[in-house]
Amino acid sequence: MKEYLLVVLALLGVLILGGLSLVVPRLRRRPQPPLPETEVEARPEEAVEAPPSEVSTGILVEPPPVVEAPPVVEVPIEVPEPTAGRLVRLRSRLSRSQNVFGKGLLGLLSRDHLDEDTWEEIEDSLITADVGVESTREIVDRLRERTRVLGTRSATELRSLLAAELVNALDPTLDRSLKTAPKDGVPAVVLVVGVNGAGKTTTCGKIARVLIADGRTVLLGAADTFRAAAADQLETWGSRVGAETVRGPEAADPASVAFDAVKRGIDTVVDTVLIDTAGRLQNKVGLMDELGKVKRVVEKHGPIDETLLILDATTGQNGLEQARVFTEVVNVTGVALTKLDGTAKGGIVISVQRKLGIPVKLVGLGEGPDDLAPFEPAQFVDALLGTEPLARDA
Ligand SMILES: Nc1nc2c(ncn2[C@@H]2O[C@H](COP(=O)(O)OP(=O)(O)OP(=O)(O)O)[C@@H](O)[C@H]2O)c(=O)[nH]1
Repeated sequence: MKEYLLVVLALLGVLILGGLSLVVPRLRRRPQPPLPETEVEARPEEAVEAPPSEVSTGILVEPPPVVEAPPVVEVPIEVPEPTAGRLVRLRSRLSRSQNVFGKGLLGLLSRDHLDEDTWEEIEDSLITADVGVESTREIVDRLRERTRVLGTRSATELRSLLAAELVNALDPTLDRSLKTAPKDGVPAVVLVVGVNGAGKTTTCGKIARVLIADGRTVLLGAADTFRAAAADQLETWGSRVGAETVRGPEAADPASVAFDAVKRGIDTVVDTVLIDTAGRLQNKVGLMDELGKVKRVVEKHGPIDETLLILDATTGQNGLEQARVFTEVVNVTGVALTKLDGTAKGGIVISVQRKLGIPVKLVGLGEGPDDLAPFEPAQFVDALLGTEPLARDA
């Protein structure tokens, strides 16, 4: 019994001690004070918010301004004027030359007596108008002869005879067509050459318009890598009528740009590739060699169809000397005579053909985009003399 009591007491002791061990730690734990606000970790989204401030810097707080994309401006493609009858429409642009030929020459021929002095005056007028000494002699000799044989006296008849002689001096039988038609799906290549400022780039642009007006597709090659603005100028001409322009980096090898342009023209199957070259002086051997290289490199694709020499009509007989050297370096097949609107020497057309033996195919009659006309001798002479075609033919 005594032992039984001892066991019960021992168990009670254990229970009491176990209960105390559970209660004491709880009593030792103290409630923790709340953490100060500064130690509270900020949430990420709060971190980017700038504190409210009465004075805003306007730099960090405000969102970046929304830059609106510039509106896409559609450059309208122009529809150039048709080429037919342009020379007739632009005949008034020859007003300076008309004074010499129309008023001057026709006035002389209207005199009552065509004496020796009058014939000399006629001769002088033609030479002053840049017809050239040889051509002038031929024209005046034939005119005198026909006047004598036919006994012509009336002003109308004399005018017709003069017109016929001028047309004859321009050789109306020459082929003046520009070789711009593709062959077997390969574009025709037109190389444009000439001295500085003659109007090469402008004429290239005008020709592109002429061709596009006639329903052709055109690609422009800016092989004038000497003058950076020339490529921009050409590109502007092209973009106005929807023609692509191939250009190289500034000072690039013009031959390589010309080669690339023709390649691109073949790949994109255009009808005509027009290559603008840098203006060069005929006495600079290096530059002329460079032009020869452009020609050779382009011809790796095939023969050049047309090499057009651009001549400034206002440079008169001097221009002819320059032109001759070009014909030695590249095989010039046609002449475009520019700035005829700015000279009284419209007779230069006759000298150019006679001295170079190359047909004038185009004439520039102003700075406007459509101021380029296919050359036609009878219409040109009528414009020079200020006569109506029907009056001359009558
Ligand atoms: N009045 C008139 N001006 C023309 C005619 N053709 C070209 N011009 C002007 O002549 C100037 C020279 O023309 P460009 O085409 O730049 O001459 P360019 O031969 O390419 O010049 P470079 O590249 O420097 O050799 C420009 O102001 C043209 O507007 C024309 O038929 N009549």
